[in-house]
Amino acid sequence: MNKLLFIINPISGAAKGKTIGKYIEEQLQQMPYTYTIWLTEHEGHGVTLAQQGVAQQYDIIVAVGGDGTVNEVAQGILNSNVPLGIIPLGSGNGLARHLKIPLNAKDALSTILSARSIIAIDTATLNGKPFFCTAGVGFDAEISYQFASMPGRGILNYIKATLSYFIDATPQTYSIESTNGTTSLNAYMVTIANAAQFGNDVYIAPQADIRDGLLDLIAIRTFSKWKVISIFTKILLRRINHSKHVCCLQESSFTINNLEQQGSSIRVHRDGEPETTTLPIQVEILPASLQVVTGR
Ligand SMILES: Nc1ncnc2c1ncn2[C@@H]1O[C@H](COP(=O)(O)OP(=O)(O)OP(=O)(O)O)[C@@H](O)[C@H]1O
Repeated sequence: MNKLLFIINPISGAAKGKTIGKYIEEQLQQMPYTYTIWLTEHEGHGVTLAQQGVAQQYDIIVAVGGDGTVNEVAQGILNSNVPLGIIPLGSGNGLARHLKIPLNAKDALSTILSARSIIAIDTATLNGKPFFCTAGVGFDAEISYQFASMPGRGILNYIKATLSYFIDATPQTYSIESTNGTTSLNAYMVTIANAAQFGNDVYIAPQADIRDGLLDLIAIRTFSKWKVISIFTKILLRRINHSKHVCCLQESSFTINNLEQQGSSIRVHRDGEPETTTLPIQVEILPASLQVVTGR
């Protein structure tokens, strides 16, 4: 495990990505590792850089950035058997938090260098495109759109985007199909979780296990808006799965339709990054398809 590739997103973590390369170099100079640092130059670049890293037979490929960067680098190494390392720099860091990877760069780097715990985790796809932490339609997808259109990044912008969109949020009717039958419901959002949280310890699927070969679907049904504080408190206390306003399902795949927008395109997010896709939304688990260096 001595040939390391670091793929850094220089704009991640409110531009912490601009200085982290120098720090990694300082730490590794005196150590017996061969390392390379590549910077992403645009959206999607992390995927191609990681694929090049696999072809060049690096022992560990490290994503240095937020969940968007982790998503791209993980896509590039999916099914390759090259382990993914994570140095979390984002504002949410959902996958790193789920895998107990230290949130500070020094300890995250030590975890990677020791490579004591490398595990195979499940990954998932939404209409064929990979995600690793969460994906969703409805409220969480709209927040990812609002956030992406704001100048700058960071947790404060997430809070602003959430508060400003909450006023206008309306529930939609969805049908959710799985091998267990079809459920129809009126919901503010339908989230599909591979890991338990969105990031920032916001636990949308506290029961989700990233190694169980199953996806957890959480639909937040219609509720009076004055109950929002109680719903949000349950999310923070990791008890949202016990709310009567929530429908929780566990399956290896789901087909989700928005019955108010059938046949058209719809906004979704994958790991917090917004995109449009076509209905129906097909989500599937890919069991044990990514090796990751964890902090456990
Ligand atoms: N050089 C670059 N210039 C502009 N965008 C980039 C560049 N490199 C990568 N990106 C894009 O930046 C986006 C955000 O990255 P990422 O999620 O890692 O950081 P973050 O926004 O700080 O973290 P979080 O999502 O936790 O807030 C990703 O969609 C990625 O494709």
